[in-house]
Amino acid sequence: MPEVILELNNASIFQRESLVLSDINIQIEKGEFVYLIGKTGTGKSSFMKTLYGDLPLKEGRGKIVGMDLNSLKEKNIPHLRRKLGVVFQDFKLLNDRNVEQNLIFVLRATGWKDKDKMKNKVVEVLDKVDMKTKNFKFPYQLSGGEQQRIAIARALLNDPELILADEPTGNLDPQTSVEVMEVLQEINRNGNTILMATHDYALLLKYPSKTLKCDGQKVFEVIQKKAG
Ligand SMILES: Nc1ncnc2c1ncn2[C@@H]1O[C@H](COP(=O)(O)OP(=O)(O)OP(=O)(O)O)[C@@H](O)[C@H]1O
Repeated sequence: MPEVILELNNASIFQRESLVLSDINIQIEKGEFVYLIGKTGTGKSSFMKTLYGDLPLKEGRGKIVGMDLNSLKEKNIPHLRRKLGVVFQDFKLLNDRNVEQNLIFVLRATGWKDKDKMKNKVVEVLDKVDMKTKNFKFPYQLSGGEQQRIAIARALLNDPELILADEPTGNLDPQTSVEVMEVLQEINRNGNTILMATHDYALLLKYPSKTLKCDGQKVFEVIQKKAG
């Protein structure tokens, strides 16, 4: 039996009192790479926010990385976030410290203490995104694509069971988007489960994979037609 990493049953997503998506029934299994697509304003970010505990799941049932979204309390959110790796469109790196310090900051905040172990972990994740030589650079000394790779490395620090990437290529030009996508594909090939929200259809065509679509307040799986 494949391991289910995310499951929503009859779930509805709200922004305050307004309904964004209703009656969602989806499953994501370990090792999958899943896209979440949809026009702007259809609810991709709201969907992602519900998954990482930024919005409460008020209706329906949800289970993610073994945690129940329905009974999620404020105090459990850090625990949930440690089991997830979240990547944002705007990278969200700390500009007042270099790459290594950005990563160590997250390790410390998530309970790491041993200096050697932290250093080793930083090297390990930077290697995964091919940025091992950039550990002393400050974010503003890096290109957008490089910054996003660091953000992906940061998401990998606590060996997440699921990576949630919300428009990770949204601020990047097409060539750089492909480079970042290659990194995500490689991470997925190494066993990481990834849910990626995007409106970049060129990437979907180049890297076809299971696709969920937000449209008309619903989320449904779309079957990509094979070319030819
Ligand atoms: N903080 C908020 N408070 C109230 N309503 C919001 C908030 N954020 C988003 N919304 C509304 O929720 C709906 C879904 O927005 P959301 O940002 O989830 O869509 P999206 O598909 O991610 O769009 P985009 O691709 O532009 O990021 C929109 O109607 C939006 O106006």
